[in-house]
Amino acid sequence: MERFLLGCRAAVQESRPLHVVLGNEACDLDSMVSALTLAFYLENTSESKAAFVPVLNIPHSELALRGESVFLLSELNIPESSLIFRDEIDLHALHQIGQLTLTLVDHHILPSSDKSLENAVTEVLDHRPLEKQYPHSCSVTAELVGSCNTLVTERILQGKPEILDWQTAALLHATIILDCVNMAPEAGKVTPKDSKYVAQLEALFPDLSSRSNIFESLQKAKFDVSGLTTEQMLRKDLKTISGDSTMLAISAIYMDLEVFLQRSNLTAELDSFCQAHGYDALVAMTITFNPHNEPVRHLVVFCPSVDLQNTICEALEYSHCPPLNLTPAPTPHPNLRAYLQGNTLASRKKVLPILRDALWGGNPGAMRTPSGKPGSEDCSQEQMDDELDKTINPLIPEMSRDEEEPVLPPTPMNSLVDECPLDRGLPKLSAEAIFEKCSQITIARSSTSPPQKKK
Ligand SMILES: Nc1ncnc2c1ncn2[C@@H]1O[C@H](COP(=O)(O)OP(=O)(O)OP(=O)(O)OP(=O)(O)O)[C@@H](O)[C@H]1O
Ligand SMILES: [Mn+2]
Ligand SMILES: [Mn+2]
Repeated sequence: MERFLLGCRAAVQESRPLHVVLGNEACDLDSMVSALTLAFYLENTSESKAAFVPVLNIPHSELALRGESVFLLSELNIPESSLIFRDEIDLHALHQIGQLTLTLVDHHILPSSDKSLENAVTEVLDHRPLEKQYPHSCSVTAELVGSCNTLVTERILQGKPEILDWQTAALLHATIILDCVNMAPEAGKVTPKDSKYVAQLEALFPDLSSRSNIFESLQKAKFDVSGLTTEQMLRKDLKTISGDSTMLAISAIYMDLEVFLQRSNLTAELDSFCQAHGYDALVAMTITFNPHNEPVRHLVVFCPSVDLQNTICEALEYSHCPPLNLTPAPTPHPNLRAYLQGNTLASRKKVLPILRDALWGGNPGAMRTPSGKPGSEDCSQEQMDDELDKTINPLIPEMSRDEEEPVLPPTPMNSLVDECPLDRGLPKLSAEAIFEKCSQITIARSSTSPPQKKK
């Protein structure tokens, strides 16, 4: 991996066509490692004349805010100087001279500032529900697994396992473990495919560090926000959504709400942060853990415009898909609204589409309900299927997601969720979805029941 990365730096200096593997703008560990490892695989397997280069989608100076990434790179002796950051390569200029093709990993919707790069995208590899269609010429892999690096590991082990060295395997293994919260079902991230590929990496490289060592050290590094200014905390794990003339920032904040709200000059800091970057509103999603080590989540909405603040808050309060179970919490300023989020399984992957759809109807799959109340849209077909899976699978154990996978016990309902989804009755489902699921059950039953004795 290291030799490959040094070669990338050289390739960027030459005037060769470049195929850039680009992570998302939050550049968390999943994005960084999936860009490095997929580019490494493509460089070792593609016939193309292009040089395959991973690009971290943040300025070089911002890597220091991602403690877990800095920690893992140093543990694996990968020098920061061998990486290429967004401010060290001009993708738009390369695109203008026709020297750029792109693979997007761990995201598939480019921020508005990169819209013009869309027609350079030839491949997408992501682990969230698709919210954008790409032309048929673009190869799209979107699978709801816990880590994008599970999909990269699958690609390598199915495509050319012999290229996998210890360093690359250790990057993949550690990232999947962090993303899947040490493979703990109650965290609601891990899927059978994540478990399958972590086990395969461990079988191939038995001297990989233990899962608990990896998880504890990366989690500690990720949550160490000591010494960060408010602005740095907001930038540490930030995503943006924009449409027509509105732009909204969503930051993951690794701190308790109370401590966050007590930060000196908070409202003024949030206001100058939004002004400096042209954000009309900021949603901060805090996460900490109670004495039982269960996540406690709060949502903070900072927005000077009363109308926009109401639209955002209504969308969050009335969301069905999923319900966030919000309870208002006191704040020091009218521009700030805060909530305790009862549904602790709903991370940004779930909240961001609610906001995009409420502000711009941006989720092509979602149907607007007659009430038209923002944020009360039903789920898209895919999300309904996902709800159906979650509802039906625990009732019919043989219906595991991945047929050849061992049937795992159903993920226990998170004890922190106020109510069981079934309390509101089965999700509204189309007849064909139910029919489809029932026929799958019959097939599953016939394949698992003992063959009928010949009479
Ligand atoms: N149940 C949990 N136990 C321990 N740690 C947990 C638990 N749930 C999350 N974490 C830690 O918090 C980080 C952030 O997790 P998240 O808020 O669920 O979001 P995510 O980063 O996994 O995914 P997103 O929904 O934010 O998608 P992206 O926008 O990032 O792609 C976890 O990394 C974990 O350490
Ligand atoms: Mn990810
Ligand atoms: Mn995240």
